This record gives sequence, structure tokens and C-alpha cells, in this order.
Amino acid sequence: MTIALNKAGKRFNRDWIFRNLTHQFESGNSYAVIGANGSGKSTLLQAISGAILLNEGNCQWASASKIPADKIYQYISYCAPYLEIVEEMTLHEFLSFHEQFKPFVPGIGPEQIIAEIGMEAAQHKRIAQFSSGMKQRAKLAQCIYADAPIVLLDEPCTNLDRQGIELYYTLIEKYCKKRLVLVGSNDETEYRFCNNQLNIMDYK
Ligand SMILES: Nc1ncnc2c1ncn2[C@@H]1O[C@H](COP(=O)(O)OP(=O)(O)OP(=O)(O)O)[C@@H](O)[C@H]1O
Repeated sequence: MTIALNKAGKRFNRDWIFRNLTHQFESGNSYAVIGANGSGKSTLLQAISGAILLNEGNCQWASASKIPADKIYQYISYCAPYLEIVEEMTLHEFLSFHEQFKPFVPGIGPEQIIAEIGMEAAQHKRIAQFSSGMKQRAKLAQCIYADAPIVLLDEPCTNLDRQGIELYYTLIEKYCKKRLVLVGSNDETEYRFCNNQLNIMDYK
């Protein structure tokens, strides 16, 4: 999988968030998108996901052949604080529901995921009753266990305690090595495994 940004630019009203951004991202690599609060990390991840349009330049996605923009969501798994989860469901229901749209990595189902993320005791509790750290574990699980070649993680350790952060590293190590991973963050804890860095401040 490759993602190629070519002279990409995004503005909201008259404010350019980034401009003239040319960069190639490849499977088997992990990229930290860094920069101060409000610099445009989430905006860039959303543009790469195809959720928002660029104002100049382009983003091209390719596997064996070019992937059209309206199909790229099938190849992407996304975890971010601004993405909601269905809180009326229990964790088990939520994972089973999600699996119908995007299958999990082969051989893994909701039960095994719940065991691996250490949430057996909470699996039949409504997500609305979860703590913020438990919700984040559920979001990470839904994202990382999905069998998608591109993994976009925006502030992935939000609300996680030390054990939650260890779990995050374990999931990255176990399931993300061959994928294309982008982490939007200004906290090194979240992106210390990344072998590439892109500072959004360089594209102002
Ligand atoms: N829909 C929108 N309409 C107008 N401005 C927006 C919109 N979304 C984001 N912005 C602005 O774009 C800029 C970049 O925001 P973005 O959320 O991408 O930053 P960030 O680097 O992810 O920040 P943080 O580290 O705080 O999460 C900010 O000034 C923000 O106010």
C-alpha cells in the first residue's frame, strides 16, 4: 500500500493549515505526524483518510492498482478522540457489530479480542457506563484488530493508564508491523516506535 501526497494543501476559510506537502507513505512503515496543538495533525489524517477534501494538490492511494477516493475507507482503520462509538451497545455487541462492516484480522473474533485487551469483566456492560480509559481501549481494539492495511491513530493513548499504554505497544507490535501506520500526536509516548516523522509545522 502506498499513500502519496502531492503538493497537498488544506485551508479552512482563509487560513491555510498546511501547504505544499509532498510525501510518500509505504506499508511496513510507521509515521509520526507531529506539531503543536492546532497545527493540523488531525486535519492531515482526515485528508489522508478521504474524510475531508484538499484545497490544492492531491492524495493518491494505491495497492496493486490505484484506489479511488470513494473506496479508500475500505482500506483504512481509524482511531481518534473525535470519532464516536456506539455507547448503547455492550463491548461484545459493539465488536460483533463492527465486524460485519470490517472483518477482524483472520482467526480472531470478539471473544479473543476482549480477552487480549483484558476486558472480560466488562464485556456485557453498556459502553456508556465505561470509564474514559475503558472506552479508549474499546476504540483502539476496534481500530487495530480490523483487517485494514492502513491504520490511522490520532492521539491513541488519550485517557490510557500505564497498563493501557503497554497494551497499546503490544497491539502495535503484534498487529501493525506489516501495515502502514500514521500516528498524529505531540506526545512521544504515543509515537516512539515510529521510524519516520513528519512535522506539520514544516508545511505552513
Ligand atoms: N472544520 C473546521 N473548520 C474550521 N477550522 C477548523 C476545522 N477543523 C479544524 N480547524 C482548525 O484547523 C486547525 C488545525 O486543527 P487540527 O485539529 O488539525 O490540529 P491538531 O494539530 O490535530 O491539534 P491538537 O494537537 O490540539 O489535537 C486549528 O486551528 C483548528 O481550529
